[in-house]
Amino acid sequence: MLLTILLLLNGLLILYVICFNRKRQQKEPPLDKGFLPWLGHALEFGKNAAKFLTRMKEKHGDIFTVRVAGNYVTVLLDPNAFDGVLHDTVSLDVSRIRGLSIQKIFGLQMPNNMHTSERKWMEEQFKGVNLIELNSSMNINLRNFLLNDGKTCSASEWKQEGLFSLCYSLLFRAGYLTLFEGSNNAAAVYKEFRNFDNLLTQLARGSLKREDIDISREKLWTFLSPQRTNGRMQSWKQSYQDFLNNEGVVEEMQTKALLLQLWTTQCNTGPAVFWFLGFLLTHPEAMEAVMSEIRGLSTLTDISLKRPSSKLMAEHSTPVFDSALRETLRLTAAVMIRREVVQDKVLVMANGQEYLLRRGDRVCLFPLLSPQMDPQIHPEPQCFKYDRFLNEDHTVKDTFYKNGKEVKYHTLPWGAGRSSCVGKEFAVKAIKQSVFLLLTHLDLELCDPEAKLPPVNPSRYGYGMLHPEGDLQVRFRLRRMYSDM
Ligand code: HEM
Ligand SMILES: CCCCC[C@H](O)/C=C/[C@@H]1[C@@H](C/C=C\CCCC(=O)O)[C@@H]2C[C@H]1OO2
Repeated sequence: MLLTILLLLNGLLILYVICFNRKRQQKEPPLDKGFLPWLGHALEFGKNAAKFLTRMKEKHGDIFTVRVAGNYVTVLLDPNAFDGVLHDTVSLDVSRIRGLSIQKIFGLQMPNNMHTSERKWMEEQFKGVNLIELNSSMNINLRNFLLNDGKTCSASEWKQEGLFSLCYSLLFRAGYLTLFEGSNNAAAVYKEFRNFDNLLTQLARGSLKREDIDISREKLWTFLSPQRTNGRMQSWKQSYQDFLNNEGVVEEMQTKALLLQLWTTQCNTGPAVFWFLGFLLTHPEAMEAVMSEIRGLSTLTDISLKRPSSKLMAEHSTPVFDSALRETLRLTAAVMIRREVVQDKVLVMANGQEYLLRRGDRVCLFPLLSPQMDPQIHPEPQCFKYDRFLNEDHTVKDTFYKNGKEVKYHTLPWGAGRSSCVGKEFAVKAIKQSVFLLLTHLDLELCDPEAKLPPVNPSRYGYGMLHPEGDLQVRFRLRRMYSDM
């Protein structure tokens, strides 16, 4: 009995030393453990990461280490030091952290080292001929859902809906049909997907019990479970299943991998289209500039806008549109790039100062805060300026400075390095196609002309594109001249 108590006390002492006794060593970043034992800053971080990290930046500067639920996380906010993190594959590792998240959220355990071959496979799927086919199929599906299904909108009556739900539903259904071939159940899958997407951030942070997401996950697994369809063409989903079979992944894991890919490929474009249109609708000068560029395209090719084709946008440069999209993503793309320190490392800041990163800690970049919202790089960073990425001669503006020094990474909506977005070209095309269709084929207006964009849902920081808290009500109808096309 005495021995048990002694062992218990000993265990508690070791735990105390591990959890509470960490001291900042020479050359290490400022250390902020927070007051709560073990949890540290976890609650504040989870509630609103952007607000918490802004407070820490004001207190400590561009690099600091915080304790979050037992982990020590070094946050780096100096974009000119990002290369030291993004290109270091020796001292920093992405696979274990990614693997843990994937297991926690998707119940998925992939064979070791599969991420490299999977990424290579994905890159092939989203380039060249494959990409052309996907773009074309996406365009057809967007048109069918928006213009021809008679449900999304009609020419005879105005419909009222939240813009977020309109955009997410349209982009999801068309994207799902394009990649997963789920023609007749797209609406049902979308409904369940939104439910899952809403619970996902809570599960990731550990503020939701697994059972609370189980039902939703199981429904989606049923929708996605691997099947052979007899379509003429091999769909993206079928090719992915072939890839998984070759890698020796068993069927149960294949279904879980399909849900991960459904989320990865569908969770960002709908919200991006929402913010893009939301900014245009609430900034008339930006809307006028984008519409005038679209009108210009039709005169360029002698095609009347009566018969517009999204090919127009694909074939001609659209610098105003592109700048407005970059500006949208600067304000609303909020991924966190995380790595695990697998061996001690020296990190060099832009001013030459060196910091020591400890093995076992984590490193985190949060590009939304810096560079994207850094007032020294982007003046008045909270304002939507559609022409921020446009030079006077209408070429792309891609040089930005901080303290007189050019900033290499001035926005990072697509991530960077080994885990960056492989679907970027497909996503940009899908956003262009859908915005073009919505602006040229619909009468689309705010229900309340004075309405402002809703605030951001603070629980989404770190999980890709932000979501609004609430929605922006719009009314829309099909323009008569297109209703019979
Ligand atoms: C606005 C739209 C999108 C944005 C802003 C976006 C952004 C990102 C970011 C930031 C990452 C990297 C996250 C990290 O570092 O862990 C990522 C990864 C990824 N994205 Fe996208 N994405 C978008 C749309 C898409 C689309 C449409 C697809 C495919 C159809 C896609 C496919 C992927 C894949 C497969 C990965 C994982 C890459 C890997 O794990 O190596 N994304 N995306
Ligand atoms: C939940 C981890 C899945 C990662 C899959 C893929 O590599 C990344 C996809 C990104 C995803 C980024 C958002 C959150 C990642 C959380 C990672 C973590 O907890 O370590 C989202 C879809 C793609 O862009 O935005």
